[in-house]
Amino acid sequence: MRQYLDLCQRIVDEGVWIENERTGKRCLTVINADLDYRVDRNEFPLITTRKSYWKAAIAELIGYIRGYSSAADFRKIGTPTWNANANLNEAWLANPHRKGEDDMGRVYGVQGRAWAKPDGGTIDQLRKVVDNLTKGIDDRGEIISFYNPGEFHMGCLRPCMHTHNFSLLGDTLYLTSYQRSCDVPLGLNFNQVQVFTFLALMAQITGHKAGVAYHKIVNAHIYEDQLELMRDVQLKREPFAAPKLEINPDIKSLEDLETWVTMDDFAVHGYEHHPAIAYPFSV
Ligand SMILES: Nc1nc(=O)c2c([nH]1)NC[C@@H]1CN(c3ccc(C(=O)N[C@@H](CCC(=O)O)C(=O)O)cc3)CN21
Ligand SMILES: O=c1ccn([C@H]2C[C@H](O)[C@@H](COP(=O)(O)O)O2)c(=O)[nH]1
Repeated sequence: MRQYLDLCQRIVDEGVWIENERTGKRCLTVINADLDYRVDRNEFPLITTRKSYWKAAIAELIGYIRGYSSAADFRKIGTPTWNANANLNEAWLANPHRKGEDDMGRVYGVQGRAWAKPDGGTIDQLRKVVDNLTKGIDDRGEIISFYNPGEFHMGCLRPCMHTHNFSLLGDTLYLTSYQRSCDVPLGLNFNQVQVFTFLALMAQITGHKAGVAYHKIVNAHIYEDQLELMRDVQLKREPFAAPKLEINPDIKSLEDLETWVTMDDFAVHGYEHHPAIAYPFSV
């Protein structure tokens, strides 16, 4: 939690104002941030200086794991977070590749589970990583990448957290996740939960201990209409201790995650937090 607040404070103190053409807003921006999460100690990196909607964040992750491409599927498992990008962005609405209401196109999980090969067929990146890790293999390329420039024009948004690289050291699993662009008040709140939970889940289904998750961010920003709430409200609050994440131990395979898992299979214990803050969202 302290590292999150330090990043927010650093943006407020040292950030540079950058015009963003896509959203038409200015962002206070810094370059490079390194965060790490102690999954081994179950220190769940949930923001405590405001109410955090952790179930929606985990629902997003499960949707990526399942390869969802529709905001309706994300809603069904518990998160409204893709509604705006699928249905309110002018450029995407006018895009001939959009297949109607709620379609997100070939983003995130679609690339993770069905990366199109130029010579036909698809690659299931996640399946390969799960199979190798289950056998105790780390070929130094246990990478799931959502970043496919050849298909950017077929999706509503380029992936922000775009690469997840798993590593095995003995019987301990590590994760390094890369993010190119980070909406610190809204997105990071979710992304921290996702990086932590992804490592915890992958360790559980491949039969390893979870180690540390490393989260590397390039462009970290606060939108102009979020700054006051961050500077004058959230940053004035004292954080509480990290809560714990409990995952249903019956989740034992990728198939379990693909088929029956719901948000009821996750619980958070000891979550003490300050009141909610409704940050503006930029489409
Ligand atoms: N500008 C922007 N920021 C993002 O963080 C972001 C995008 N766009 N587009 C793609 C996804 C969607 N994500 C989102 C979208 C909405 C919320 C959001 O509104 N969160 C609220 C309430 C969530 C709820 O009610 O479940 C929050 O207070 O955290 C968070 C992340 C993260 N990503
Ligand atoms: O998981 C996510 C997804 C998105 N974001 C934020 C980062 C940016 O503010 C926007 C994406 O805009 P681009 O113009 O494509 O960079 O969404 C996030 O923080 N986390």
